[in-house]
Amino acid sequence: MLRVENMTVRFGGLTAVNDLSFQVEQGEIFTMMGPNGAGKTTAFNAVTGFVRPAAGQVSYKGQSLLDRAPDDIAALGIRRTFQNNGILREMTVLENVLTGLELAIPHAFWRTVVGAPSARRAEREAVARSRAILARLGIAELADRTAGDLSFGQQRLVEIARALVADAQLIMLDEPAVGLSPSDRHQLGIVLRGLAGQGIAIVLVEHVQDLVMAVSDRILVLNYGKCLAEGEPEAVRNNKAVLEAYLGQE
Ligand SMILES: Nc1ncnc2c1ncn2[C@@H]1O[C@H](COP(=O)(O)OP(=O)(O)OP(=O)(O)O)[C@@H](O)[C@H]1O
Repeated sequence: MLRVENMTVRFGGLTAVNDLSFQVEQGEIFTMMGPNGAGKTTAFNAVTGFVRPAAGQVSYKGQSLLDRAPDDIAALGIRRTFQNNGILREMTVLENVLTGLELAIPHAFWRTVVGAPSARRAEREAVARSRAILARLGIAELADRTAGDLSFGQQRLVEIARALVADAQLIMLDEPAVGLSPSDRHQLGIVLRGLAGQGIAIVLVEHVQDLVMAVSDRILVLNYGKCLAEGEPEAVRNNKAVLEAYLGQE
């Protein structure tokens, strides 16, 4: 589904991602982990069009993602979240989810925003679709709450709902466990496994090991921009190079 081949990203003289290759399949949870500065967020940004690789190929369902703007990539069905919580805090949960449709149905969305009568049906459909997504994530009752008042765990689910409402097939989550309590992390893990079970591919950038070990199908460990190890959680956890470079430090 997502294929990254020999990708290198440079910032001036610094090689942040160095000859990295990986693939993510439908229904799979693929996690990138590694020490601070290893290049995880940069790899993520390169896939989603926020930085341009100096070399390599990135493709999704056979189409190259290189030279595409972030909005174009999102419109193909790849949605992402950002490290520092992309929730619109003053808006309700439902309004937050509706913003996820902006790219999917731009004309209807904007007619809805300006309130033209012809947009009423589109608006009703968008609201129904958003409420259905909230129900699918088990947070239907939060629809009319102000997003900024929710717990971090609930906010993370709202971000995921915003990705799902636009029919994302690949969701990329940058450090979703930051600030979450153990029970919120557990809940997030259940939600992510549920989505994978419905065929959605998930790419995680995550440090928090209990979540990573519990949900990932495969883990790639980055170190200085290079792949140090890749495999199933148990194999990666016991990999000597990984233990020395990263996991053993904790
Ligand atoms: N826009 C940028 N300009 C210059 N250097 C950058 C830029 N973004 C990242 N870097 C550098 O690239 C390297 C990789 O950073 P990146 O943020 O991808 O690492 P990371 O593994 O995501 O780390 P963290 O876990 O701290 O988020 C670091 O040395 C970082 O300082």
